[in-house]
Amino acid sequence: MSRWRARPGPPGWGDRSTERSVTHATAANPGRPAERDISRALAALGPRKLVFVGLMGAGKSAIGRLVAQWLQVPFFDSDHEIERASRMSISDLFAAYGEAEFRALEARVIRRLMKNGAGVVSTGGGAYMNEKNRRVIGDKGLAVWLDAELDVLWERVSRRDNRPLLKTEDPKGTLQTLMEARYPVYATAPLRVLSRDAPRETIAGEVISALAAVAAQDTGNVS
Ligand SMILES: Nc1ncnc2c1ncn2[C@@H]1O[C@H](COP(=O)(O)OP(=O)(O)OP(=O)(O)O)[C@@H](O)[C@H]1O
Ligand SMILES: O=C(O)C1=C[C@@H](O)[C@@H](O)[C@H](O)C1
Ligand SMILES: [Mg+2]
Repeated sequence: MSRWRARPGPPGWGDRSTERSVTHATAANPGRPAERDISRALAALGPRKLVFVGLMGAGKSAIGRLVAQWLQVPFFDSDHEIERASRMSISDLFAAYGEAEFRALEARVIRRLMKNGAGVVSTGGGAYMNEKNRRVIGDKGLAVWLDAELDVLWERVSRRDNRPLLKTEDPKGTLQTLMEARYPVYATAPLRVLSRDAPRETIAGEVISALAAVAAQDTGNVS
């Protein structure tokens, strides 16, 4: 049994026991899950960070941002934080200092982002491969793996050339090699959601459901 307990949601979110499971989607918030599910997801998260892990193109940044917006918690993207701190693009960082320096900076940024309570952190595709990163994420967060098939990833990443690891003669083959090396490690994340050719709101909704299910298991209060 986890030490995390379901707690009431923030003021104004209503009583979980009486709230109806209706969707609260609006024109400004299409696909937003029911308040009851949002409230349960927040209770499961507690003061932790929900940390998106997975390969390039899985949707960590896009889905993470939407989930944070729905949960009304701060959102951070480790790649963006690295670019902000270094005032360089990731491609330029790789070119100027090499991957090892990038990974050192990434580890520092992740350690910092894991502090200070509830939120959502979308990591870069290689971050979860570092054992120290996995440890800090496990201590202060809850990792969700956005699993995706090669063709889905390829269709998305081939639109842009901003991923230095894919600047090879056979980028799709490189992506496949990365999948084979990384998926067993991503699979150690406690939560997994299949990212596929479906609306972002569908995938984000499944992340909220996966989180809400953690709350239900922890409390034994499944309804
Ligand atoms: N469900 C979806 N449907 C359609 N497009 C999507 C979906 N999810 C993500 N995308 C798009 O795919 C592209 C890659 O997504 P995103 O940048 O979020 O991936 P990522 O996992 O953060 O990759 P990286 O590890 O390189 O940061 C973006 O253009 C994003 O808008
Ligand atoms: O998969 C990876 O190792 C990477 C993914 C991107 O998010 C960036 O963090 C960088 O391009 C490296
Ligand atoms: Mg990203």
